[in-house]
Amino acid sequence: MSYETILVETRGKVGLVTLNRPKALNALNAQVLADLLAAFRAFDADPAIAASVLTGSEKAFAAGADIKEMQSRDYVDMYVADAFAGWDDFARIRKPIIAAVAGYALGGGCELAMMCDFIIAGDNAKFGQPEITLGVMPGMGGSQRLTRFVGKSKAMDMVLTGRMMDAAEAERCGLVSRVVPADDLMAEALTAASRIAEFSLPAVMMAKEAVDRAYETTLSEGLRFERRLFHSMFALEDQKEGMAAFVEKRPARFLDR
Ligand SMILES: CC(C)=CC(=O)SCCNC(=O)CCNC(=O)[C@H](O)C(C)(C)COP(=O)(O)OP(=O)(O)OC[C@H]1O[C@@H](n2cnc3c(N)ncnc32)[C@H](O)[C@@H]1OP(=O)(O)O
Repeated sequence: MSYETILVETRGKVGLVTLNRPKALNALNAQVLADLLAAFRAFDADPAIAASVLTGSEKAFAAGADIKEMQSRDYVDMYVADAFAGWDDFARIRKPIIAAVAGYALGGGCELAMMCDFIIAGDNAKFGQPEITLGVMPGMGGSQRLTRFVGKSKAMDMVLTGRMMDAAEAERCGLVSRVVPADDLMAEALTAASRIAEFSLPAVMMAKEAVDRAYETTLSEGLRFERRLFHSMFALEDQKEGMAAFVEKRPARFLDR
């Protein structure tokens, strides 16, 4: 299958999606959303794929929602179309997605990276929510997700001043999980995705679901949810295999069952 705005490849059990609107610094328009949803839903449905990596170019992961697409819209257009609601579907992809971010991840670009399960940044990455400079505010989840990632003070700073933070600051404040030299970014991200792909797919998917739940519920509800999922894992063949392999001092051979 070919797409207008992204490139899609597979590397063993890992899917690799590269945003590909270089002239617009990978600005996110309706076609990008449609292409990303189609590609990641196909990975979710493909038993041969266990995890994936989403990346952009060296200069820009994505410089935001497409300002030229939005510019002429009025309130009724945005409200009736429920503009940006489609990105909630991206956040519902069930298999793990690592964002490999080099260059600019601004506005919707930063928001898209935060919708992924974790972010590995090249040392040239720059993150920001500059919507305030355009007379608006974040609209793809930035006011909520950034605040949960970095806390109120830093999120307010980013959203109200529109300033960018570099990769080192993003790592310090917990927005990204690790920073690597930009030249090593793709190798690191693909290695991390391949490592995830070695494990039991249902265990990985349940673990992702449990961590995501922490963002949406109270501690007591989250703990109950975790315990229910954890108990259910004892119905997996992979739990029997993983624990037997440990006891027998051999590598586990997971069946994704
Ligand atoms: C989610 C919601 C509600 C909102 C948003 O995300 S709003 C967008 C937030 N993002 C921004 O405000 C960043 C906009 N871009 C920039 O500030 C700059 O492009 C830059 C700092 C990222 C890079 O500057 P540079 O001078 O290196 O490159 P440019 O000449 O400015 O850009 C190259 C090329 O890309 C087009 N471009 C860049 N960003 C966007 C965008 N978000 N939407 C549409 N098009 C974008 C830019 O216009 C230029 O194309 P042209 O030469 O054809 O004008």
